[in-house]
Amino acid sequence: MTSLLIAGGQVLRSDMTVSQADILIDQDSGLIKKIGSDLTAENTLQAANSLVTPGFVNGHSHVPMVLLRGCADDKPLDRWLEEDIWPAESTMTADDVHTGAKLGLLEMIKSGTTGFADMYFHVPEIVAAVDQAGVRALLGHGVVTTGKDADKSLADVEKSLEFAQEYDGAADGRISTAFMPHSLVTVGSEYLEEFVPRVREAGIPIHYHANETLNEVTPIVNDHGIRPLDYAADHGMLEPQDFVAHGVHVDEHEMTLLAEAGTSVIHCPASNMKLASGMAPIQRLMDAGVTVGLGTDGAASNNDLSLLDEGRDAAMLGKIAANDASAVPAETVVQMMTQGSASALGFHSGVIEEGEPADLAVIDLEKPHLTPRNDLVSHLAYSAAGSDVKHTICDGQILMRDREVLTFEEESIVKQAQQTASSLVSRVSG
Ligand SMILES: N[C@@H](CCSC[C@H]1O[C@@H](n2cnc3c(=O)[nH]cnc32)[C@H](O)[C@@H]1O)C(=O)O
Ligand SMILES: [Zn+2]
Repeated sequence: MTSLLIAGGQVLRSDMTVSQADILIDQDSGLIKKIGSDLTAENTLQAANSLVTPGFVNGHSHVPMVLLRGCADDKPLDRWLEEDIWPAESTMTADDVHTGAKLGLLEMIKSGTTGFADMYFHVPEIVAAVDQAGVRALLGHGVVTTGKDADKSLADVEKSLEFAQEYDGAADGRISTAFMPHSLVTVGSEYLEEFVPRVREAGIPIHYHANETLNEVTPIVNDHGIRPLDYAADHGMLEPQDFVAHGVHVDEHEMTLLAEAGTSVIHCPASNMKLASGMAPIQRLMDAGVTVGLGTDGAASNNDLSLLDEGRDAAMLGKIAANDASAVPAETVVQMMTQGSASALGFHSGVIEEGEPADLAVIDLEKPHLTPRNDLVSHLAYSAAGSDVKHTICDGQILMRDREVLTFEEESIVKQAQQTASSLVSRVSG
């Protein structure tokens, strides 16, 4: 057995207690073998004066959109997509997506993220980048049929199902897949009626944007006389393995529907605030028994991919939304960014326990803004930043050591991404 020791850190366990321990990892299986004291291994990572947490899981993103960071700010969702984002994406090549994915993965590894879900296009390019990066991912091809003719629409939906079937289990099992209709209003119901039964037969999960803005709730209520999540349930899209992004404008009935169906919600507070989409009732969703995870959404509506930033946003927005300072407390935030997202995505990560996957982030506590060390769960939710992450480990492998990413050439990726993004922006504006 090749073994790795994470030595002398303060370890955050699944019950949210923190105590000093060594973690012994079997690198062949990628699993945590033992948590204890005075353990030894072939390889060691020092974690003294550090907090060892489960690696963060970004439950909803469009990672290659890092190329569009800062290009389309200060607009609401529909105008942002139609005037800026979709025109830019229509000129994006497979190579552009590959470069964007590498930049986004670099940013995620550097902020302690070890797993994520992504909806985009040219997805085999994202598969290749994930394979090299060493993280875990649930990937899918995003389908849009509005504004497309029948042939193009059908091809887009087929592509999403085919991708999910072909790539499940890729990158030595680190990649899983889902069927990903973009939203309940951007994919025609005839396509859902035809494809969802095929997706179900193949045992594939479904992921989509739901109830993000009032502009996508109202048309469904007007056209079909039912709430969006009733419409989703009628189309067979509300199963325990399914997860929806946002869930901002959900009523009491839809919260019960989600809880009874076992469908998870990925909360994206920064995107919801930046696009002024609204405040998701996160505390009420959790009180109703819904599993809630945390996601950044794309970097053009955030504008970064750090889950530590997102956790702080979730706590702040959750309190304002509930008009209650005790809503969405620190422990809940940390659970959302680890176990919550992991469980929504069907990952077996998100906790530090023997026999569980060794997906970890080690956070350097020797910082003025993390002093004094009164409550490390509070620090994770409210004070720590992505740049405090010292080491990142996924599947038992070291992805970043002392802030140096080992699976990617940081300098060349940043340079290439800058060139790719400049050319993309000049193609769109020129
Ligand atoms: N195949 C589709 C692309 C869908 S990928 C998923 C899409 O979601 C878009 N997106 C990013 N953030 C959000 C959001 O918050 N709400 C809705 N869509 C988003 C993103 O720009 C991307 O176009 C097509 O032909 O256009
Ligand atoms: Zn999104």
